[in-house]
Amino acid sequence: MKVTIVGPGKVGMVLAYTLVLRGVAREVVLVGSNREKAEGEALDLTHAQAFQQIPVKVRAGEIEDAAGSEVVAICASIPMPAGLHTRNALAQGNADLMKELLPRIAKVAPDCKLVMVTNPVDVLTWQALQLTGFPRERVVGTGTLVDSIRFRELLSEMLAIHPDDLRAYILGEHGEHQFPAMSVAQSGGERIDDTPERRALCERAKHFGIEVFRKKGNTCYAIGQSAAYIIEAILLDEKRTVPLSVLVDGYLGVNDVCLSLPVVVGKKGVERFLHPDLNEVEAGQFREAARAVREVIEGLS
Ligand SMILES: NC(=O)c1ccc[n+]([C@@H]2O[C@H](COP(=O)([O-])OP(=O)(O)OC[C@H]3O[C@@H](n4cnc5c(N)ncnc54)[C@H](O)[C@@H]3O)[C@@H](O)[C@H]2O)c1
Repeated sequence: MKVTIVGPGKVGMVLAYTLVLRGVAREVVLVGSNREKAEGEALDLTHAQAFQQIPVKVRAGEIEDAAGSEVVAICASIPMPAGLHTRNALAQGNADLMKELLPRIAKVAPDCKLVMVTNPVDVLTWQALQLTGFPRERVVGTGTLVDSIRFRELLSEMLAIHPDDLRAYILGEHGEHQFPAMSVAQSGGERIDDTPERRALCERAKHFGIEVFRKKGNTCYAIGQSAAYIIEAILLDEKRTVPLSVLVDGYLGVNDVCLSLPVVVGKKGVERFLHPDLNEVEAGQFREAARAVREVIEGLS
């Protein structure tokens, strides 16, 4: 079970460390723009994995070393400007970077599942589909999984129920145009009603990414764990229901854009695309998210 992480920066290394701790992958390849740094990270993790029950081979490499990977995670990015207030500011720079990386990855690892993390993740997941020609089952973005986790964490405190038992999804864009699918939120078969207090939690969750970034200069733990969760579901064929950025194919009249919807994740990547029965307002929010992400895609040169 081989995983290649392209972009062993702050996010990529939390992902790599989580994979080692959880003993999911047996081989992890780190591909960065600075080979020496990637080698240092690989050595450090190699020493750390000696504490684990399950041995994991960690090494630095080039794109060509992604050959044979079951999953390739893309965390590579142009440097993030201080004071970043919208992920879309990274769109053109990271789209150019993807043009450099993704066709090569598709060539050496034509059967891999691609997990996109780099921002703006919905735009780049769409671009990854174009650049690789992979089927939509094999290209996902971390999307609103991290937003859903942030929301569930807050909701968990309010309801005194473990976050894992809350079936509450944030859908749409990983950005300003995300929304809580409250009409289908439930726990233990009981509806989680849409109240102003719960709405306020969604608003807080929506801005957490930027708040953390503003306070510490990056976000890495929750997103690194999110990517590891998806990869574990693929490698272990867990068939977990996860809100991920995927190519939308006609749902609510939306086409040719990547947005987060709940999907079932297993060995093949996306095993099933789910179509929640959203109310009118939420359906409108989903279409609005599609419009916003399409606008960024159309602005790319
Ligand atoms: N989807 C999400 O929810 C989410 C959350 C947090 C961060 N992110 C995004 O993840 C990305 C990475 O964030 P970070 O904090 O780890 O940044 P970082 O600057 O620490 O890491 C970027 C990495 O990209 C690598 N890189 C750059 N050009 C490369 C190339 N040509 N080939 C291989 N590697 C290359 C660098 O070597 C570095 O390791 C950013 O785009 C960030 O916005 C996404």
